[in-house]
Amino acid sequence: MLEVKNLVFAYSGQTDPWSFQFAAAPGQCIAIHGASGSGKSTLLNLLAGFLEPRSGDILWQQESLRNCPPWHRPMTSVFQEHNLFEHLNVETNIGLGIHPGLKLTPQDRQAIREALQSVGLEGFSKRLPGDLSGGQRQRVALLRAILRRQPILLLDEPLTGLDREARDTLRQLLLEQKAKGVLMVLASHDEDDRRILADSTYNL
Ligand SMILES: Nc1ncnc2c1ncn2[C@@H]1O[C@H](COP(=O)(O)OP(=O)(O)OP(=O)(O)O)[C@@H](O)[C@H]1O
Repeated sequence: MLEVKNLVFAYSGQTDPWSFQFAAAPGQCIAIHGASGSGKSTLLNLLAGFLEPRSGDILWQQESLRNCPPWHRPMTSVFQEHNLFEHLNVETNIGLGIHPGLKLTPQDRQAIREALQSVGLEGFSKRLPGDLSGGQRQRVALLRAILRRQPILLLDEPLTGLDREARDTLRQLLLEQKAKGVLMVLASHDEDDRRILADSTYNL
């Protein structure tokens, strides 16, 4: 269970702090809903450990993550900026999600090939991110996150800007992750994404 308990945060100079509170179980998707500027990305950054709350706690399987650095948290983020390494090809970018030291086994390489194939990017493994479209980069970023195989996925508008076919493919991929027990926290303005993927909604 992921439990966000009275997590209070304000940017410097902000007079009215946020106080976040929700819970979700493995295999569930909770949608974070709110107007632009309501704090969706802020909440995801707090969960990931990129921002420090003033008070409150985040529990995973009843253990506090308050003092846990981002790289040790049981989660992977897919944020709007994609964060692909521009000098590394697609296969290596995804491989970094599996092994930061890139000691990939033949099985790992096979998993990457299959993952690329599943999202229509067969044959793209040696391309650099700069030679991909925005939607293709988004798919690569999502695959890298999924292949890290962490129990929680933090998704900030992961399907924005994709055409319908790519969106359907990636929704399917995310539904498969849920079926495998992955917990997803999804910030999305898209009503269809929330309806198809989410089990509950947290309104900001
Ligand atoms: N580093 C920062 N310092 C000060 N204020 C910030 C900072 N980052 C974000 N904010 C402000 O905090 C508020 C919430 O931003 P946030 O990005 O969390 O909103 P959001 O709900 O994700 O918006 P959107 O739907 O447009 O992505 C906004 O008013 C934003 O201007």
